[in-house]
Amino acid sequence: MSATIQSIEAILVDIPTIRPHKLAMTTMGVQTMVIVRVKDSDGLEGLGEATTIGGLAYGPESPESVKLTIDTYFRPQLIGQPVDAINTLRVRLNRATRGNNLAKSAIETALLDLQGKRLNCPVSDLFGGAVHQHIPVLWTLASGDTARDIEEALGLIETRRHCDFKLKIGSRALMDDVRHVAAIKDAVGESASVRVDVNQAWDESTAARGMAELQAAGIDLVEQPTPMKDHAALVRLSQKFHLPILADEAVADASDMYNLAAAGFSGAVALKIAKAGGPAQALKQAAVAQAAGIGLYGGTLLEGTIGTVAALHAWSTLETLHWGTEMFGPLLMKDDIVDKPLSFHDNGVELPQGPGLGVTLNEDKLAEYSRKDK
Ligand SMILES: O=C(O)C[C@H]1C=CC(=O)O1
Ligand SMILES: [Mn+2]
Repeated sequence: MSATIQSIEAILVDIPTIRPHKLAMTTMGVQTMVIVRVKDSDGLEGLGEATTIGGLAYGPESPESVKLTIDTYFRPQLIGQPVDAINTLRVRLNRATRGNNLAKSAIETALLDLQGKRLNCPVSDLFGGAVHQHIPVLWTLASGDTARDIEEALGLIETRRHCDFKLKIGSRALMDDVRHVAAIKDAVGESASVRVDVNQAWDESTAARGMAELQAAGIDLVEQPTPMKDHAALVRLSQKFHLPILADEAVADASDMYNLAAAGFSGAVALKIAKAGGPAQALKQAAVAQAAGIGLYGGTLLEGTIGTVAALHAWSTLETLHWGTEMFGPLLMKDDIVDKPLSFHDNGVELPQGPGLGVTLNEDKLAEYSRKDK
């Protein structure tokens, strides 16, 4: 008789960012994580995490809605169930609840962490094993000030923490954004890859102009230039320029990936465990992208260490991440709630060793940053 799920706790944790992080749709100064703790009848505990950006500014789930979904709707479906039946539990959750992939991702992560601890193997082994132990990680420049972004980039190149950069644009007038990006590309030089993320802020004609300007400025990739539901625009733009597009908000899971590829999209896709509903679900989406010849990129929703490590265990099993990853979330936060932070060096990060995710909570830090009920 396998162990059963005894308790599920979803904890809101607020940690200030090291600086304001300015995207097209919001500027964030605090990151809120939903930390999930699943305990089984053998006394083992699995950890999961869900984050998003700016409350409801990025997508349809907020940290508070994730907590409510887990407490009110997921818990009754999971308590008492066999803890190692991960696929059966997903089927059960999907039959009883629609959508809410951020919440589902946190639960899947916690169940995978538990499974790894029960089998005494890393989560990546549950996916067939890591092909890579050191994963490339770029940095997002988003202070809102060109000179500050340049200073930040040059410092990170100097310390070899990052050699590639993503710039957040879309909130300025088009040519102001182009000048901002061109100045940074000029400053970091040819050896650094510079990409942009527009976070859906342009309409198709603005995107056509913007992509022509960015292509001329030597930018390598344009992320989600137009609104997420307009797949046809992404297809037309991807066929108009050799500057590749990275689909992000437009593609949450494997079926979105299939639909966008079937519509004729060429380019790349940002895999995110949160959007897909968990690490295993993101790998299914990766398989569809690979079959369609679409490039892979390990995306983040600015998770802390737990969510970031969950994604890294999945990305580590992929032979080729054509565009690397952006798994820098823990570095954007002023503090951490795990005992041993990730090791970022040589323009990437090491995959933690040890059973499950390979991370343990620091209970004092967790208590310090947990949201106090008002
Ligand atoms: O891709 C996004 O829009 C979400 C996230 C990833 C990096 C970042 O700064 O924001
Ligand atoms: Mn994005």
